[in-house]
Parts: sequence; structure tokens; C-alpha cells
Amino acid sequence: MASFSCTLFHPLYSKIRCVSVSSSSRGLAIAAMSNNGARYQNLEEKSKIPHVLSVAGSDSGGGAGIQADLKTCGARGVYCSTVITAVTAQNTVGVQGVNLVPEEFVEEQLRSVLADMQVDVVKTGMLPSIGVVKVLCRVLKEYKVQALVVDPVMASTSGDVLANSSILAGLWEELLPMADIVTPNLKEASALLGGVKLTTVADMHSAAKSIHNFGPRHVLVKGGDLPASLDAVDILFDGISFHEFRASRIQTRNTHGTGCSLASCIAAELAKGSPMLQAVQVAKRYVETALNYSKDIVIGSGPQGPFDHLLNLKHNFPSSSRRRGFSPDDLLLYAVTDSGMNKRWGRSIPDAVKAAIEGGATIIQLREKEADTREFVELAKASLEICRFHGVPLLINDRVDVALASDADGVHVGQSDMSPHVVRSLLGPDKIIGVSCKTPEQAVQAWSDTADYIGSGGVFPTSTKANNKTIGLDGLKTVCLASKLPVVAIGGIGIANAGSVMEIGVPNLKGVAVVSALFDRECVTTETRKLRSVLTDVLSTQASK
Ligand SMILES: Nc1ncnc2c1ncn2[C@@H]1O[C@H](COP(=O)(O)OP(=O)(O)O)[C@@H](O)[C@H]1O
Ligand SMILES: Cc1ncc(COP(=O)(O)O)c(N)n1
Repeated sequence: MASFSCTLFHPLYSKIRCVSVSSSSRGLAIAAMSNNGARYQNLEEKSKIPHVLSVAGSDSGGGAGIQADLKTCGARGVYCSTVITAVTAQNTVGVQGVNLVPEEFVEEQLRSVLADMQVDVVKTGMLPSIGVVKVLCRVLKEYKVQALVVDPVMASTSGDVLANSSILAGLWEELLPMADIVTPNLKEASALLGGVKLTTVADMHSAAKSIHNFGPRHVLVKGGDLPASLDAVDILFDGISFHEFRASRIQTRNTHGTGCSLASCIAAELAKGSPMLQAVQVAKRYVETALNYSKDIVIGSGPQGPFDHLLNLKHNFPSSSRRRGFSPDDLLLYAVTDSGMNKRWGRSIPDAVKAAIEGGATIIQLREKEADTREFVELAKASLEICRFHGVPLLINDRVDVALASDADGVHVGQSDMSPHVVRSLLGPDKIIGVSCKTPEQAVQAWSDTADYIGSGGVFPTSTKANNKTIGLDGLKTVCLASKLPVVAIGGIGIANAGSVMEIGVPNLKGVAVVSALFDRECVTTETRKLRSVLTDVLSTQASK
């Protein structure tokens, strides 16, 4: 094994550092580091967040080990600190190299974190030598934590050895008796039991019971590798009863790191205060969802890829139809669908969307006041496919749930709908949020509520919205002048008056939103094309001034 030349691990490094905290008690360490212990402890009570310490190896491929633990805890809303026991050169093909961190430096990392950082749960992964196991057990005896989760990592799924059998004695005699749960896969369970063959769910039951004799409070034997099993079955034994956790087996090559992620998710749930059974249940569901979500992503060319812990990669970057960011110019010709009108003309909503885009609409909003939720989601998904193909953003009127379920590009809300601030917290930083505003005060509020644009109107009387007060061109201009956000005008706008709206002379008025003038007509494409040409003429006149 290669030796370390990196300064980080140089023995001198510890000498030139400031005095380390040597208190053996977490509470004492915190008080010692504060000028005002009482005030600090008060703060601790108020803002304490669940904290998992992962003691594991680094996986350069980012799918397993420390990297999986960090991502899993992040996804579950739990803070994760790390003690690195080994650095591996690893990818989707296998493990090309392993470099061990010296035991003394593992100990130094452990003490740094445990003395200071209020760890709730310790989760262990790759412990590459008996020396590291012993150091860990010694240090853990000094610091009280709520729970210890042991994933007895011995080999990667590619079959490469990450810890040899010399660590077994340390597991049997010292670590397992301290563990609240140990989570071996079939091979690890077999190794812990001296090489017995495990090929059925019944074998998993008896293995869990035998491993329990080493002293852990719970044993979870994972069946990800159970041959010929349609489901992914895991067996938990708590010393009295067996519990079976079953998930459908996801057909995917992206299962690298499932074991690490399951264990760190259990640790995260325990840190939040869940009982063991519930923690395992949530963790199992988390892994299944993440695998299902990322079953088709392609990272690396080897036989085993990582999965998407944050359930986000595919979401944000569909390879062929990636959505670009929002631009105020998207507001130029804003088409708002109305199911009643389209039905009258014998058109489905996706057909209406397609026709509007072909005529030159630059953004689409689905406004469905009558559709059932399930139908609305399906309409949104079908419309989104068309919008993505043409690079046109799709927004949903009012229904944040439908936007989330369909992965639409954003939501438009009114003054009595969910606050844009809350919508933002649900949709995240990338989605587009629009707000209807009639007054300058509402426009200012929309900006501080993190909206992307405002819709202002009704500019002219309209039959589309009952009891809607009109603000006229003067009202529109007042709102635009107060707004730091781009504005789209709405309400009774069509080919005949769109020019007069765009000519009110405020630079942040970026376009017109139209319902009846496009969709209460026989040919949506023709009407959209005519309106687009009016708007293009206004823009070119403005540009030439
Ligand atoms: N293809 C799959 N579909 C669904 N769940 C799976 C799949 N493969 C593994 N799991 C689950 O992932 C978790 C980790 O199991 P396993 O892959 O056996 O561990 P390890 O990564 O330690 O080998 C278990 O809950 C297992 O049931
Ligand atoms: C650093 C490190 N720790 C753990 C694993 C096990 O993960 P898997 O069984 O999914 O290969 C790994 N491959 N690398």
C-alpha cells in the first residue's frame, strides 16, 4: 500500500496546530470553548439540529462511502460530519487503489468532531484495519452519543476488498456489542458468521439471529444480492421479533452505494428521534425511491453506477430537453389556456398548447379551474413534453401540487393563493414564480417574496374572470413603475389593443398575457401568429427610437 505524502497527514501538522480540546465530556468541551458557557448552552438548546458523524472511507466516484453518507444526510435534512478512514480510487468499473489514513489521524479527526460538535448518532462504514476499529471503540467509550449504526463494509459491490478478515475480531469483540444496529449485506453476514452460505430469506432470518448474539441491539440483514428474489427483502431482528422490509426490486445498474446510503439514512432518522423500526422503514423507502428515480441515469461506463441521492439530477437535467433559465423576454406572448373555451372548439389542452407555440407563444400557463387533480397532472405532463420540445416554459396557475407532480417550470399565483414566499420554499430556487398584482404595494411585495415576474391587470374588461376590477392603462403604468420585476399585462387584451398596451412607455413591461383572443377562436395558430406579428412590430419600432 502506498504511503502518505500529503501534508494533511504529516505528523508535524498536529504540532503546529492550536491546542486541541482534551475534555472527555461533550458538555464540558462546549463550555470550555465559550466565554459564556450558560449563554452558549442556551443557544445549543434553541438551534440544535440532528447530527450524524460518518466514520468511513472516501469513494472518489462519489457513489458510496463518505460521499453517499453526506448526500443522504443532506437529502434527509440532517447535518453530517465526517471522519475519513481511507481514501479509495474508485469508479463504476471497480476499486483501483486504497490508501489508509493512519490510525492516529483517524483518532485525531474523531476527537476533533466529538469534542466539539454535538454528534447525535455515529455511523460507521469502511473500517479498513483492526487498529482503526480499536481506536474507534476506545474513543466512542469516551463520548456519549444517542446511537451507533454499524455498516460492516468489507468489499465493494464490484468485489474489491475494502477491509480484510483481520477486522472481524474487532467487530465481534468490541464494535458490535456497542452497536444499536448492524447492517450486513449477505456476504458480510456470511463473513461475520465464519463463512456460512446464505441463499434464502430463511437463511437471512437465522443469520440475523446469530449475529445478534455478538451483542448489537438490532441486526438488519440486507437482501439486495439475494439471488432470484423478485423483491429486495431485508430482515430486521430486534432480539425478540423479526421484521421483514420489502421493496420492489428496481431494474437498474445504478446500485453502487445502496448499503452506505441505507445505513446513513437509518442514522439520520435516529438522529431526528425516530424509533429504530420507523428509521429502517424510512431508510428502505428512501433507497427504493432514489433507485427508482435514477434507474436510467448514466454516470461512468462500468457495470455499476451511482444513484441520485438528492432525487434531482434527472429532474434538472433531462439530457435531450433541458430547460434554459427564465428570461423576462419569455413574457412577450404569454398564452393562458382555458379548458372551457378549448372544449367548445373541440381541442384538447395539449393540442391548444401546441397550436399556440406553433403560432409564436413564448410562454404557456395552464389555467384549469375545473379539471380533477389527476387529470390536471396528466394534462400538465403532456403539455410539458410539447413545451420542452420547443424550449417554451410551462407554468401552472395556482396549483403548486400539480407543478411539482408534473415538473412544470413554475407557478402563477393570485393575491389570495399561496404566498409566493411559501411557493418558493416548495418549488426551490430554479422554478419560475409569477404573481398577479393590481397595486404598486403588491408589486413591491411580490419582489420581496422572491417572485420572478408580475402579471398586472385586468387592463381592460374581460369575460374570462368574473368580478375582476379593471385598472386601465394608467393603473398598469403605475404598477410597472413601482415594480422591480418584469411585468406582463393581462385582461381583455387581443390583436386590436395589444399595441396600445405595449406602447405605454415603461421598459419593464415585457409582454401581454392572452386567453380568449387565442383560445376562443377557431384557429389558435393563426390568431397567435397575428398577435405575435403585432408585438414584433411594436418591439422593432421601440428599438429604432
Ligand atoms: N435493485 C434494487 N431495488 C430495490 N432495492 C434494492 C436494490 N438493490 C439493493 N436494494 C436495497 O438497498 C439496500 C442495500 O442493500 P444491499 O445492496 O444488499 O447492500 P450493499 O450495498 O451493502 O451490498 C437494501 O435495503 C436492499 O434491499
Ligand atoms: C469507500 C467505500 N465505502 C463503502 C463501499 C461499499 O459500497 P458498495 O457495496 O455499494 O460498493 C465502497 N464501495 N467504498
